[in-house]
Amino acid sequence: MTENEDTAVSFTGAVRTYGSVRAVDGVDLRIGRGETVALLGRNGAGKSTTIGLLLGLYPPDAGRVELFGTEPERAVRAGRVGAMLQDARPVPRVTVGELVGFVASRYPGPMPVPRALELAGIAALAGRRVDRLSGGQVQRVRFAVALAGDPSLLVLDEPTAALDVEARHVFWEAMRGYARRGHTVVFSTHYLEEADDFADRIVVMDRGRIVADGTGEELRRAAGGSLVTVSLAGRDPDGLALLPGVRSLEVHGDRARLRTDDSDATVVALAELGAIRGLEVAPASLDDAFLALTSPPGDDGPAGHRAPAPLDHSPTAKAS
Ligand SMILES: Nc1ncnc2c1ncn2[C@@H]1O[C@H](COP(=O)(O)OP(=O)(O)OP(=O)(O)O)[C@@H](O)[C@H]1O
Repeated sequence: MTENEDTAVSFTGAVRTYGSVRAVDGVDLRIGRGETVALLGRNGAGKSTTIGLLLGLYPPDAGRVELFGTEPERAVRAGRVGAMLQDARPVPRVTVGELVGFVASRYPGPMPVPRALELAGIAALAGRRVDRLSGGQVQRVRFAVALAGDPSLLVLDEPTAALDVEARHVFWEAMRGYARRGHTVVFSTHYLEEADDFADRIVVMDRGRIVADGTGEELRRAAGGSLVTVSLAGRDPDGLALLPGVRSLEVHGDRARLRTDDSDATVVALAELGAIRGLEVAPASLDDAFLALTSPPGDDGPAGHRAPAPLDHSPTAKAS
């Protein structure tokens, strides 16, 4: 395959501004066919704007965006892309089967309606009116609608935002069925666990930029390998931050929490100080990684003040 045929999504220096806000600020991103990629970021990080660019809803102010080596609009018109956006409302008074059938009829090579309903896990709802379904069922109808054109790329903007745990689980099971067929999935989410569980690769955005790109494991490593917690037992915490491997120190009451790149060296140094009461060593969580990589809310410092996390990322395309 050529580079273009092998690439589902390609952003090169893409910029999208709203007045003085650089919603997408020089994004370079390549997503290979068959990958499932999560866009993760706080509110306002630029995820939805990135998805809008990806779908050709608006052009970049600078840079280039391509899907399958062509303009996004062209790929969307050809039915190669299915999308679930945040605020789409279902059409009232039609049945699930009618709605999915109507959308399928607009595409050149649609997926058979029963197949789309089955993949979305709503075959049993075909005859039900769309406006009388639960939130979780509507979400799966929207998934079936996104599948109607038999797309090779599915783009989902916070697909499970309004769903309870059970409905989320059912939704992702359906999504896995689609991804297993070698298709490409790009979704945005606030849920770190969801990104970790369902994506091959997590792209973390902050203030319109990509600040990390890799597997959940790579992100955890980039944030600092482990957390060593120890009881201070009246000891002055000053100096613990200087121990080998330690990147940062937080003190909560009597507990000191050390983020370290080398937990063995840190623990040995603590032992030499006789400071091992209540010692606990744990791997950094994805939450820790996320907090370390992104700006806290209300932090209005200059964008791009931190360099992207140096992850050794190689795309993990599934066989198609
Ligand atoms: N149409 C618009 N007009 C003005 N500003 C906008 C518009 N769309 C987005 N923005 C701004 O661009 C930035 C990025 O917004 P975007 O919606 O892409 O972020 P997000 O990561 O999707 O956020 P959320 O998780 O809250 O959906 C924000 O500062 C937002 O206020």
